[in-house]
Amino acid sequence: MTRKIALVVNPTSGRGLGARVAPVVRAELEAGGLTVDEYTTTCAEDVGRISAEVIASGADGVALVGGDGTIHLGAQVLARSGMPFGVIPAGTGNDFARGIGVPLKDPKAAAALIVRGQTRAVDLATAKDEYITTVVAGGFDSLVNKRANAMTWPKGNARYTLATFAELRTFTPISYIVTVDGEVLETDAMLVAVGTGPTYGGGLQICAGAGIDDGLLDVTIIKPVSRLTLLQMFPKLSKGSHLGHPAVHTLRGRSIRLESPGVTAYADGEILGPLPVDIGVAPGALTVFA
Ligand SMILES: Nc1ncnc2c1ncn2[C@@H]1O[C@H](COP(=O)(O)OP(=O)(O)OP(=O)(O)O)[C@@H](O)[C@H]1O
Repeated sequence: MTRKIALVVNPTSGRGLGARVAPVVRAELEAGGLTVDEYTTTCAEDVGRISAEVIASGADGVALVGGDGTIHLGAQVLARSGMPFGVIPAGTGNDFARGIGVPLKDPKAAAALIVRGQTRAVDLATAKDEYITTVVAGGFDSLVNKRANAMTWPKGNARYTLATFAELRTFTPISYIVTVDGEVLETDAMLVAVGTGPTYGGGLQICAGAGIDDGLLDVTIIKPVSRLTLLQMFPKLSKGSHLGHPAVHTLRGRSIRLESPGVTAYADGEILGPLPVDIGVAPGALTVFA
């Protein structure tokens, strides 16, 4: 029987990349023998609303064209639905796609994974009544995220680099209480990040080694370091080699509480809310084509 796939496109992702790749993806899905119902979102709310309609329609899967923000919106509805879901990366960060191994710059190859039809279940984090598909940032990194989101130039990952330099000028370490599975740690730090997947910010492996289906949350704490040291760590984040640095501490657990007055957490590149935040894990909550 022909498989029916809903193609849900955020045309604004990646400053119009979503709209540009959609026809390529549709053609690839149809060439692979799938029947395609295409939907174009006109606002953030559409992503969840359309995903819910697709689940109710009995489609065999969903392909979401967008960046991490779009995936985040879709995941709120697709989580625990059992509906297989494919990602066509079209954002600037694409960290969820990166984490599940979807080709980032080749929409045809990403669509081919949906045609192949092989699925796997991956973990999601939960916090403040939301599902999170990548990493919760709470510290220097959330300030960088906030600044990068407000920038209209440059395009792509260079925004994060510029925002990092700008925030470094004034940043001072933050006092945290980090509780991992009931064990309390009081520490000053530059940042505390908690992820089900390894990367944020377009490939920075802040939680390098995080298993996306191990049922655990990875916690990375960067203890107070000089601005120069933090800058030197930055390129290492792309490879994950910062983990060997003495100021970098990692922990794993199922339940993490982050406390620090005045800090706003970001998740999947968008604002999550002020700390404190309790982060849990929903093992295997999302079924993805990968
Ligand atoms: N037509 C639309 N459909 C869906 N979301 C839209 C639309 N227009 C604007 N948005 C906004 O786009 C955000 C999602 O964008 P997305 O994350 O997919 O792309 P990006 O920001 O370019 O990439 P990344 O998050 O990877 O940096 C949503 O949070 C929503 O607020």
